[in-house]
Amino acid sequence: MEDFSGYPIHETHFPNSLSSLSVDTENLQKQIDELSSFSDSPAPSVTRILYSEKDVSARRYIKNLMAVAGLSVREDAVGNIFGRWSGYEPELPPVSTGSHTDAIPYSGKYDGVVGVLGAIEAIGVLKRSGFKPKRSLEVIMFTSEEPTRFGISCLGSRLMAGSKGLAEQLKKTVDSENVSFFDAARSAGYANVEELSTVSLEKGSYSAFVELHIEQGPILEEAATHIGIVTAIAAPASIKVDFEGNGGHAGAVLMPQRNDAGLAAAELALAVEKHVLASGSIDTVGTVGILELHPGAINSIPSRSHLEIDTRDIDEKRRNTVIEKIHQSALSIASGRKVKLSEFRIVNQDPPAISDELIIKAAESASEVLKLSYKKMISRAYHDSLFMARVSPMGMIFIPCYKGYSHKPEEFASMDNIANGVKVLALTLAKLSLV
Ligand SMILES: NC(=O)N[C@@H](O)C(=O)O
Ligand SMILES: [Mn+2]
Ligand SMILES: [Mn+2]
Repeated sequence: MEDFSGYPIHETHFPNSLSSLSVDTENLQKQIDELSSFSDSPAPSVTRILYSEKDVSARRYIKNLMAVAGLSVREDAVGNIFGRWSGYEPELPPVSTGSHTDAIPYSGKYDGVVGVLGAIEAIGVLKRSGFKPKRSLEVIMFTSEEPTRFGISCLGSRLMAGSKGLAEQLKKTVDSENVSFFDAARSAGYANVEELSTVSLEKGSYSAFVELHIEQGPILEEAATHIGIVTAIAAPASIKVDFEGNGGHAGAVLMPQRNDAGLAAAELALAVEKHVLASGSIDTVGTVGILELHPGAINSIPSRSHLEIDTRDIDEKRRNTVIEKIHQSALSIASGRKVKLSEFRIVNQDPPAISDELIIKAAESASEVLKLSYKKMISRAYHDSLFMARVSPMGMIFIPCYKGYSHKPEEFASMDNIANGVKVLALTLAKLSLV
């Protein structure tokens, strides 16, 4: 391995030993299955919510795997977990890789998990091949990529990227059971959680960040392509909306006298779809994933309604136009139905992220050396990479998943595809560690 240091990054020359990298597929599959057992919903579904008992067990499991892999393990104040393999020039900014292990309700066992367990295995692959990194290699398990518990996505990586507003926001953030973020973190063992400022990274702390992830779409599988090299990550936004009406008896209140907060919510949900479809681009998407009615009784007119809207696009300006149109609709629906728009809050409105050319090239040449087909593509799902891109050159490697399923129990990635992803990640990390 040493003899290839100094090869220019875009050259696809690798000593033969590296083109025959061995992934311990049996052990990796066992780890994926064991980790999926830390779930608050029955198999094959996985539910693992931030700072829940199952999340704490999964965290312990990951820290143990990192230690067994010979990495030096540490955690920050909110529980981002780091496992480092020191390079022979440890003073240089390391190369990092990683993803998340939290899982939305009733989802699958591969989203994020492949990027954490696969990263630890990629380092195992390089160690077994005799490779010695110049820059240290660091595996990161990010806290709460999924927005499930506190409505904030990529909580750990946002804080690492220095999101000031978020630190303030977290001081008054509670979950649906009114448990505060700080209490939840403390209950999971993070006693110093209030030291949020210690979580943020200096720009340049890492020379590169690479995330391995299942595609969560059907493109690679349909194109029978082994590897996806992500060139950009779409810009996500989420909005919380509340309507208040009069409510009343479902039988006794005649239709003309009603101020139905439920119908206002339903009308807005359809307006989201209308505005997204009218954007003129297939790249614009909009989802109403949460719609709640109060009091939630069949024979009572909804007096309050709550919606949460997720809208995304690779074109930030076009997405923001859709958000504005949704806001206008909420206002006109409220006045049309004589209900109160008591909240229209944009929780996050993030810019898209562009992958680093050097990392794209490294992943391309790694795929070529491994004789794996690859294609460049956009990520429509967001990832911790979206925020790591703010403090480090960023890249992502996708692998195919069954029918593109994700965020549901049928989510599946074959071990062959996972092993290919691990090898491409290993070679990419090796190259970047020698730059
Ligand atoms: N990768 C992934 O699933 N991220 C999600 O949180 C999302 O909604 O995109
Ligand atoms: Mn997800
Ligand atoms: Mn994910």
